[in-house]
Amino acid sequence: MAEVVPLSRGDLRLTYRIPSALQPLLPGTLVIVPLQRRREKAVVVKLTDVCDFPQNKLLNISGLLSEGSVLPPDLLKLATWMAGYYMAPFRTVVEAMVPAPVREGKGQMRETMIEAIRPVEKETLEALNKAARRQGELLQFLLQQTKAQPRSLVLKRMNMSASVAEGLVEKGLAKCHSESRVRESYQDGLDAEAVTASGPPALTEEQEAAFTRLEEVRKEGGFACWLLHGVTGSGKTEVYLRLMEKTLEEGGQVLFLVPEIALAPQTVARVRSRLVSTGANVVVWHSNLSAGQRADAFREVAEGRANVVVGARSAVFAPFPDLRLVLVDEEHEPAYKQEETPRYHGRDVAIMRAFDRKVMCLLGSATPALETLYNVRAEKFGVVKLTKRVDDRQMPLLHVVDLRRARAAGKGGGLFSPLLRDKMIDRLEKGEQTILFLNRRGYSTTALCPSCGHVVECPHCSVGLTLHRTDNRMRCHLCGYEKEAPTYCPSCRSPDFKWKGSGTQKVEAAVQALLPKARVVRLDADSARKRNHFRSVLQNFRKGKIDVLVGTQMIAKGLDFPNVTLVGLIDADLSLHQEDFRAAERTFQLIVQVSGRSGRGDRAGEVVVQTLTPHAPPIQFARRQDFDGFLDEELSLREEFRYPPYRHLIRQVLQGRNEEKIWFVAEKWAEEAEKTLGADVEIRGPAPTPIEKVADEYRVQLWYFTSAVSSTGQRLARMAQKFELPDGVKMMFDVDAVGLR
Ligand SMILES: Nc1ncnc2c1ncn2[C@@H]1O[C@H](COP(=O)(O)OP(=O)(O)OP(=O)(O)O)[C@@H](O)[C@H]1O
Ligand SMILES: [Zn+2]
Repeated sequence: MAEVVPLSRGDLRLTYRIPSALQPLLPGTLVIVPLQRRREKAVVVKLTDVCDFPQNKLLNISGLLSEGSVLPPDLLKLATWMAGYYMAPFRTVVEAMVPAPVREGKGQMRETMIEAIRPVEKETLEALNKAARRQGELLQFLLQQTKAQPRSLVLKRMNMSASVAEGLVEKGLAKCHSESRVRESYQDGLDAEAVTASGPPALTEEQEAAFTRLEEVRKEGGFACWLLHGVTGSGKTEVYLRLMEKTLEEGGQVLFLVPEIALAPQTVARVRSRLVSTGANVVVWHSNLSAGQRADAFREVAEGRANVVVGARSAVFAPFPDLRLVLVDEEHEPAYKQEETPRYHGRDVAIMRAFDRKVMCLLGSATPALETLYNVRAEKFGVVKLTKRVDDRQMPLLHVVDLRRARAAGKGGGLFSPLLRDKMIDRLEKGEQTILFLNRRGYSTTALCPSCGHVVECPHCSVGLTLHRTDNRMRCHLCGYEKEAPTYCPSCRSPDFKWKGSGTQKVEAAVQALLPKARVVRLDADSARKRNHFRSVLQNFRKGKIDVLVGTQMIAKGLDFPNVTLVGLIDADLSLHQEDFRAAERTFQLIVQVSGRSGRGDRAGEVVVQTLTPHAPPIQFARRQDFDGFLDEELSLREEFRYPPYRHLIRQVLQGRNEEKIWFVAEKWAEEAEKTLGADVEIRGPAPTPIEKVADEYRVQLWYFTSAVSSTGQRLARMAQKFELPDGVKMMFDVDAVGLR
């Protein structure tokens, strides 16, 4: 008998008999089962001999969807764990793990190959040339080839129709067969020359020590989670590469996770070209893969032909038969958290996978997450540090500019403080490059009427609209609503109407005004909409065709440009004043990461951080590069309030169009939760989410703080199953929530 989970029914587990024609059936196989007079797709989760249902009444599995197992036992186990831990329907987890074409049992792309049947007598060829000239030409071509060629390609190149090939086959002079073809999943030569030409550098003393220690751990075998805590530009990638090479030498497979493939072209290119040159087969798993490419990549890995997978969080589900090393770069990045069901954390699932496969997991960052540092202090994770940049390069010098003073002094009241302005002028004169960072796109961000106090808000969301000067429209960054920008107040018609607050477009304009000769380029979600824009800008920046790069968090991390000697953080307060208990941590990480782009070449770098709150701890600790100081202070604050990492946070959001109804349901739920959950769970709320309304839906949240996250999650899930949710109300849970808007 087999226990199956129907894909459409989430949490239902049912037992069926396996007809002899379908034996042997492996767990992880996709099957079709009869269910309430319908045929449903399901996944076999377990083979079993016991069943509390009378065996003779059991129904048979009706057929196979996949030719064998598509979910190896370890992924099946992981899926079950994820569905429970992240309170997600099993179906959504299976969908996240297995690409649709594989799930739907679609075959691989196949191609017809053609070759000549040898030997061919000279006379035959001559006779053919006379009787059917085209067929003769084709045969001659095929005889020149050493192996079978794709038929369509050959015919196209020779400008022939399919009948010519058919004729040859009929005469018994050529034969065709079909072959599965792998779609190339990653083709771009981004700086490949620059990367390969240099070859592997000799490790610095610190890198060598870190590598030796980590390699010992890896060699020892068994699960171990380690943190590589290395300052920006300390050469963490080189340490990963050595560990990967060792693992590959032993014939094992490697998983290398990055937060976002598109934002890490340099790292991906470096890893890929280095490993490919040693003969490894590297699959790059990114969000732009077509369904077919994704399915091919899946099979390449499953069948052991690919030995390295580089990818964003969903690559954590690659079906490795022989995974022996897991690497998570920039492990602190919020992008590892999936913000839709199943709301899993890529880093944490990666650790689970390593644990299950009894192999090493290495997390790397210059600014590790507090959760990770907490685990290091609790000695659950090991740690190695890189405290210096390679080649004795200096860490950049960081200036904190008090914008209140700069403004009070009447100079540079605009976007740039006098200090930043002078340094920008200086860099342009010296031919060095500058990066300016502001995590807000658009031109201006708030429109306020000085006469009547009217603020222009999105009619569908509780946020202000942002002015985009490129097309003179105002837009909502949450729901996409847009409208032509008014020149007078829409409420009182006063012409004094003013836009305030700045976005990257304004910064770009201000640089252009200050440095008319400079070549300025802006990189943000608006400009990057054009395909390949991001990569080509980075290439031009590397080649020195751009003097000043202005951008959002897209340019905050990972970039390695030796000629950048100045980084300006236009407004450090943006991240500091978010309604999020991680605001200080994010600000600290941001300042350190952005600063880390400066001075990576032979010349020392500088950083100018502009803020209205220069004494805020994350700013001061970042200025002094005092990681431990920041950690001590932030951890003690978190401990005081029992926030993560001291307890887990489960966030629940109820949303819908009817505000009153949402609140009513939330209150009712809260009452029940008080009764159902034990005293060891602290409930907060119901309360409005920081952004109360998005796309016409009101949102109310409840927070649950718990030390026993799995059992609390289970109790909440059971409650949710019984709870009668009225029409028009949606409910979601987010375990270990990261995004809190
Ligand atoms: N041993 C070495 N000798 C010379 N150059 C090196 C060495 N190791 C790394 N590098 C170079 O130093 C630069 C920084 O390395 P890398 O990008 O790995 O740093 P990182 O620690 O990942 O920094 P970040 O956290 O800022 O991304 C790269 O250009 C890399 O090629
Ligand atoms: Zn909106």
